[in-house]
Amino acid sequence: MFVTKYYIVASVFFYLLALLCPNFWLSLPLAWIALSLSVVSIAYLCNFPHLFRKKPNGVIPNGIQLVLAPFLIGVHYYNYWARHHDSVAPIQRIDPQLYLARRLFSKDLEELKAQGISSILDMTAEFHGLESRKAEKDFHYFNLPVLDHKVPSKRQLLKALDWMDVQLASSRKVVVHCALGRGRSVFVLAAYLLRRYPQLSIDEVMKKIKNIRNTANLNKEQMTMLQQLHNENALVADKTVWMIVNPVSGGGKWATYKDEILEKITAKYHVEIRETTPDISATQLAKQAIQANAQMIIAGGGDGTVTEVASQIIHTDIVLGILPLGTANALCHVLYGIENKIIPVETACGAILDGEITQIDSASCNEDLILLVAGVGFEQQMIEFAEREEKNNDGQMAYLKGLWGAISNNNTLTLDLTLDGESQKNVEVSSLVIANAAPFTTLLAQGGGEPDLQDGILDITYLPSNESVTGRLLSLSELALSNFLPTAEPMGFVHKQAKQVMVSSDEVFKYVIDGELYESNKLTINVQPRSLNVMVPTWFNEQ
Ligand SMILES: Nc1ncnc2c1ncn2[C@@H]1O[C@H](COP(=O)(O)OP(=O)(O)OP(=O)(O)O)[C@@H](O)[C@H]1O
Repeated sequence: MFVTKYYIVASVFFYLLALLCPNFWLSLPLAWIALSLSVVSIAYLCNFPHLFRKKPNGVIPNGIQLVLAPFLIGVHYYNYWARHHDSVAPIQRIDPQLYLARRLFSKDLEELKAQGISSILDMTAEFHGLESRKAEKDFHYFNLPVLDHKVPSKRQLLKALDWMDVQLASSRKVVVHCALGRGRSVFVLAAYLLRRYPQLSIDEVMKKIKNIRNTANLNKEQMTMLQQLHNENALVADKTVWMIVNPVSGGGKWATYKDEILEKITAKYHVEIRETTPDISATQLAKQAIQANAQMIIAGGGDGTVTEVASQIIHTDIVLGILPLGTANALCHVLYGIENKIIPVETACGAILDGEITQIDSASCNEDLILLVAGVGFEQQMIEFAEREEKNNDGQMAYLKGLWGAISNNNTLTLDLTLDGESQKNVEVSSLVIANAAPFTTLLAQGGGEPDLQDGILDITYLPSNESVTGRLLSLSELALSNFLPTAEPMGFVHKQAKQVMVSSDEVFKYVIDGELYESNKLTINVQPRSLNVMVPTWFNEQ
């Protein structure tokens, strides 16, 4: 290739000059130039851009700069000259969120900000990435080091495209730059446009770029690789996955874990991210995802958000992935096991990326979906106490405080209970929980031990009303111990199983489904066996 030959010839020339030079002190700089050119030639021969050892923050170490100084000074001045004779603007918008540029300097930062650009993809190996410390603070930066006139490996290219996916999905504008914004950056931008608009041909994409930046030009090697990847359909991300996230769940856990999660998930999937707002619910966003043909929807938030998303995809082939970003996330506790408590994000990403699909039961309660439990009495009072602010301040302690408040108050409810259509029973209860799934920590649902979320049956646990606080506490203790020391005849609670449960009262009563509050005077609850596809760790299907 032309550049490689040029560097080899130039290095041989300088070695000869150094050898033939009669003055030792003059031969030294000549040998230095020859050395740096020969090292760069080898890097070109092996396509090894890591020679420059550019760090993820775009900095080239001083030692490398010293050894390669003759080469770096040469390209610096060549670029300086070429920039001053450039016929196009330094930064140009190619697509609504995508820009092409030559190397960026401190003086460009104001324009980047004015254009609303917050992400920089740097394709150079030989120049510092961010020319100012300010840029490091204010911009999302990614370096894909590529030698001038060369191409990256397929793996590296796809990594850069995935990074761009994340930026765009997060509504950020991205500028892709190389030294002059003619070759390497054009190559990556063209690859990205082919991913984003698969209906376009390479010619159409190049035309779109050249219409705006007429200096854009791909050499034969770059064009061949683009053609090959396009023909193999390799530029398109694996699967479209929607991620619906409640940014206020768990006191704002999304903000803390966002980068870590996206880095993991985008390594495998093309992700469309949507955040809920007080006006746009997870239910609405899940409907959009279905319309957009999503094959998997990852729900990030607490159980409320997960249930909203699940309500839209039960009885479909769409798979649910769950990111436990809420306060309690009882469903993840059941699906991911104890690891969910220790390393929740890693465990969830592991299940989503390397796990298996399983089908779990759900239940309908009037018009709404239950994944975990529907409850009245203690469960409802506990959730009502643990409103957003309490959860933000106290985390899971808010639920414990709520439970203690409910136990002390003893608001008894008189309900008619019908199981599987059999004769109605009038019960006076402090707590009634109908469970599809519940980890052992959901104490009020443990009448029959941990409910099985794949058995097609609902577990009903109620605590008959008890006049004294001590009595109510004893009932709870008996429930807590029932998992470990089952007794033939529990005294403080009643446990039943059924496929259909009807609860009614003369008055309107409050109830909760998976942590969300509702009101009615009649509930009809039906189990829906194996109605939801969920990603789980592989051990889940083996147990
Ligand atoms: N952007 C938002 N701002 C305020 N509230 C929101 C927003 N998005 C969703 N919500 C509300 O958040 C509630 C669901 O919260 P979710 O269950 O996901 O989290 P959590 O309450 O922190 O967790 P957990 O259920 O584990 O306690 C719903 O009532 C929904 O209306």
